[in-house]
This record gives sequence, C-alpha cells and structure tokens, in this order.
Amino acid sequence: MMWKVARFAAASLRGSRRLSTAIPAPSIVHKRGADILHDPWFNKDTGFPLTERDRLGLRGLLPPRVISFEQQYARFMESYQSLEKNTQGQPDSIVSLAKWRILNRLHDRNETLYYRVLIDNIKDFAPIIYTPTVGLVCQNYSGLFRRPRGMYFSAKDKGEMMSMIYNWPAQKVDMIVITDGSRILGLGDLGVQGIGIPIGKLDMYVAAAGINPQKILPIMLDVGTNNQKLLEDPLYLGLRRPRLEGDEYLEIVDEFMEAIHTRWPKAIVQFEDFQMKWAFETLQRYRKKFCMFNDDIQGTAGVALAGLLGTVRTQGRPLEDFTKQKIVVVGAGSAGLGVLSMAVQAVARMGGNRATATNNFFLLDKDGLITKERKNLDPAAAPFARNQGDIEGLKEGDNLIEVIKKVRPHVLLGLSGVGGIFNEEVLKSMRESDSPKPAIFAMSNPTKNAECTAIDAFKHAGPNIVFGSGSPFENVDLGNGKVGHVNQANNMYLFPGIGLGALLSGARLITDGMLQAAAERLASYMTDEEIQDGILYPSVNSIRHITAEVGAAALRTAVAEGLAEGHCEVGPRELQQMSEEETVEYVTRNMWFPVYSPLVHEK
Ligand SMILES: NC(=O)c1ccc[n+]([C@@H]2O[C@H](COP(=O)([O-])OP(=O)(O)OC[C@H]3O[C@@H](n4cnc5c(N)ncnc54)[C@H](O)[C@@H]3O)[C@@H](O)[C@H]2O)c1
Ligand SMILES: O=C(O)C[C@H](O)C(=O)O
Ligand SMILES: [Mg+2]
Repeated sequence: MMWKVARFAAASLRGSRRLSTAIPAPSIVHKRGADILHDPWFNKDTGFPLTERDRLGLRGLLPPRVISFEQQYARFMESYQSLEKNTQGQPDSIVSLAKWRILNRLHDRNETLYYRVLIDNIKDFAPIIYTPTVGLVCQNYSGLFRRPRGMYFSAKDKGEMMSMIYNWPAQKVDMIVITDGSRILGLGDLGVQGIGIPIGKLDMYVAAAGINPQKILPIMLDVGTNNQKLLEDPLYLGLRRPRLEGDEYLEIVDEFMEAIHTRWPKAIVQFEDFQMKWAFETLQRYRKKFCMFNDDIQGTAGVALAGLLGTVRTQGRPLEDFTKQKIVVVGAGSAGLGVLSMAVQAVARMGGNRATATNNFFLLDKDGLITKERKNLDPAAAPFARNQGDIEGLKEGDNLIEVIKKVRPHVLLGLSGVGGIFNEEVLKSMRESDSPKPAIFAMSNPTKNAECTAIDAFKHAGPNIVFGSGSPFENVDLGNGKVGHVNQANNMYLFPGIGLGALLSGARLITDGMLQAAAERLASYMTDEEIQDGILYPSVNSIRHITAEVGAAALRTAVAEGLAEGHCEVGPRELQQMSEEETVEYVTRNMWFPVYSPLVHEK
C-alpha cells in the first residue's frame, strides 16, 4: 500500500464541494471546553485553530502547536502503515482485528478525520470496517467492547421505547440500520453482538452515500439469542434468554417502528441480517407503511441481477437473452429467494412470460433440489419449485453435482452461507456448462463462508469463467499475462444509493420500481470493454460516483411514481423538473464530505 499526502490532496479534490473553495459552513455546538474534546462529532484534536480554542474554552487543554488536518491525516496513515509492517506474518484474524482497532479508536475520537481517511482509502479500509472483518468483530464483540455505539432496544424495554428514543442525542436522524442479530452474515445467531453490522453498514452510508454521520443511527433489537455458547458466556452483553417468538417478537418490532417514526417521521430504516422468517414477515408488514427496505432480500437481489445481466453481456448476447439463461441458485433463504424474485420481474420486464419466467431457474437448499414433491415445501420457495423430470432425470433432492450435470447451467450462484460448498468436483462440472463463459458467484460472507475461493474457481472451472464473491478476493493470475478478474458481488453497491435516493426524494415508501431502477443503473454502469474483461461491477474506489448514479435512478422513479415529497428546501415540483443530469448533480451536491468546519458555540 502506498500512502502519500499527495494522494490525500488528489482524493480531496474529487469531492464536488471542495471545488467551490468556500469556507465550510459553521457547525453549532452546544458544549464548551473538555466536553468538545470528548465529542467525536466536533473534536479536531490538535487541529483546533487558536481563535477557536479561545472562543470555546479550549485554551490550555491542548498542546500549543496547531497541527493541520493534512498533517493529522498523514500521521494516522503512518501509524496504520507501521501497524501493517509490525504485524506482517501474523495470522490474518489478528492483523485484521488490529487494523479494525486502530480505525475504531479514531472513529471514537475524531469522526471528521476517521471518515476522511475512510473515504479516501475506501478500497483498503472497506474490508476492515465492513465485510469480512466486521464478522470477526461481531464474533469477538464482548472482548472488543469499549464504548457503546448506536442504540440498544431489548425485550425488557417493552412499553418504554417511545420515550427511550428521545435519549438519542442528535436532533435529526436520516438513516437507520437495524438488526436483531439472528443471522449475522453466514455466522448465524450472534445476539447483541450483531450490532457491528448496522455500524459497518452505516459507515458505508457515510463513505459511499455521503450521509452525514450525525444523522445515522445503528440499532440493535435484542430479543434474546438461541446461541447456547453466548448464553453460557459470562461476558455476553445481551439478554440471557432465548429469542422471543411469534406475536411477542412482532410487538417489540412494531413498538420500535412506531417510536422511530414518531420522533423522525422521515427516517429511512434498513433491515439487516434478520433470519429469513422475520426478514420476509417484517418486510411485508412495514413496506407499505414506512420508508424501509430489507437489504438482504432487496439490496442483494439488485446487485445479483446487475451481475446476471453483466454475465449475459460477457457472452456477447443481447440483454433479452437473460430470459434464456439457466441459473442454479444454492441457498433458498432471504437472499436466494430475493434474487430469484427480482430475476422473475426482470424477465417480465423484458417481455418474457411471467408464468414461464421460472423455467430456467433451479433452486437448492440444504436438502438439495427443491421440487413440487418436497414435503413441507416452504411457501416462499414454492414459486421456484421444479416439476420432477422437466429436465431429463431431474428429481427432488438432487444434489448440486447432479443438478449441474443435468442442467448445464450458465450461472451457478451461491447464497447458502456454507463455506467451500462449491468444491473441486462442483467447479469442474461447470466446465460442461452450456455457456462459453460460465458465471460463478460465491456470494456468501464472510470469506470463510464463501462457497469457493477465487483461485479455486478459476483453477477448477477454467480460465474463461466470470467470477463474483460477496467478500473481497485478490484477482487471480492466470499466467501468460492474463488475469482472472474478481468481482465483489456485494449489496454495498446498491444499499447506499437506495437509501440516499429515498432520502433526497423524500419518498414515502421504497417500491419495487425504485429498486429495479437502482439495479438497472448499476447493471448499465460498466462499458462493453470492461464487461468483455469479466468486470461486472465498478471499482470500490468509485463507490461515491456509483452511489450518486444509483441514488439518482431511485429518486427519479420515486418522483415518477408520485411518492416523492421532497427533501429540505427542494420540493416535489422541483424534483420533477430536474433533468437526469441535474438529478445526479443534486444527489452529489447533497453528499456530506468531512472537513473541519468552524465551530460556533450556542447555549
Ligand atoms: N453478497 C451479498 O451481498 C450477500 C447479501 C445477502 C446475504 N449474503 C450471504 O448469503 C448467505 C445466506 O444469507 P440468507 O439471508 O439467505 O440466509 P438464510 O439463512 O435465510 O438462508 C440460507 C439458505 O441456505 C440453505 N443451505 C444451508 N446449507 C446448505 C447446503 N449445504 N446446500 C445448499 N443450501 C444450503 C438453507 O437451507 C437456506 O435456504 C449468508 O452467508 C450471507 O452473508 C450475501
Ligand atoms: O454484509 C454484507 O457484506 C452483505 C450482506 O448484507 C450479508 O448479509 O452478507
Ligand atoms: Mg446482510
């Protein structure tokens, strides 16, 4: 990694705001003296100018020299580099956690500097503050816990949430990510320790969508855990009781949603990492009432759809040929079913027959191929259940190898949470695919839960595959100067834009139309040349630009569907009059960018 101050300057210029050269607008602070130094929203560490030190009662509380933002930035990056050097050769988990700690300490102390280093170095830092390290952080939460972040609502707070919500110190909240910790990545039920996920997702909201960090709120809904190990751990920080079920569970979520919308009626709520039954139930329950979405079902679906459409393009075929792609999905959970539902909508939009849209889809769960013969067939999976024998020899419960051999799919997509399930034999069988460029998506997280590694995919399935994974892998050297490109098929390419588009349009709801528009914009982002090289998604380095485009697409659809009520001083009529280009400009202009703003004290 090359860290240079020059890079800081270049990266800083990329943000649109800085081009105005204007002095940043002042921030109002209601504190004075040491209280400011202990508030990461306002703290500038040694960066407080002398006049500000005088005005805010800070004189004498800091060493006399004023250090510039650039110097503070360079100093942090040097510490980070040293840590990288000093931990060389140590196990990955130790190194990743050490990196997470140093970033987290900065986060706790000085948010402006933290978000600036995050934005400027997003490709290197996303794997630390987000997937995959965030999974490790959740697993080790009790030991890592120093300071709380976000809010915790537990089953014990029933009847109190309406008043508790006013304990949050910020006046305004725009973006909320909530989990109940019941399905954290592919790591299962982690109870209260799942709070790391909303924190990581919201960091991506700040980095990618420019949501102001003073207006984000990570939420943990602690309704107990069924993880026996945690229940027996004396240091476990959550409720030590089995999970609430049925109406008791829903009453808690209902109360939370009412409380949130009483205090912040326009806040957007993203549901994250709920076990499947509650993921679907809460989505159905709230999506017509509140501005909310479920990222695992809907965000994932859009990213996968963009990847599937890109796959069609890699084969040099027109997009409409998507209707002819044979797709095997491994994992019939919230994510897998979300992907197939969106794929059906895409087929219908391309003029395909909705009734026959599922003809080319094959769905497996832990018991193998799902057919109509399945005993206790889950109603959510029923639309994708095959008829036995509609491809020769295909039958209920066929294992993955049998399905691949009989179907010869164009795409193999894993959302099972089972690491290594695309083993050598499975990958080799993809060589018989009917596609000249078979696609393999190992979308489960974190890294050890990925269905296969990138190296194994190219090694066993062949160098001409297209590859995507939920967690990041290095590109693969295929020899002779050829590179096997690794796409990070992760919902981070969509959820920030969906949330931002909803926020800036003032959408009452998040509709299928908005989600489709977001996915289609992502799908069309790549050039034909990139697609030919197997590159389906843009570099994480350009995530702000992608998010602006995706956000604008969602916003325009909200306007077209008559759902946009406007945001701040921009009303629905003005939104309606904006051209496509102006919408993107409007979205970009509204992204928060971390700079030290002058602090003005008000009682
Ligand atoms: N890349 C992304 O953006 C993204 C987004 C969402 C979820 N995910 C990942 O997808 C995984 C699943 O998430 P989910 O919410 O759908 O979980 P889930 O628990 O709802 O579903 C998991 C599904 O996998 C099936 N399964 C388990 N073992 C299997 C096996 N051996 N063979 C075939 N199927 C098997 C289960 O029967 C179930 O249908 C997680 O690892 C999660 O991290 C990735
Ligand atoms: O969190 C991620 O990286 C993607 C996704 O939401 C998941 O649950 O795995
Ligand atoms: Mg998730």
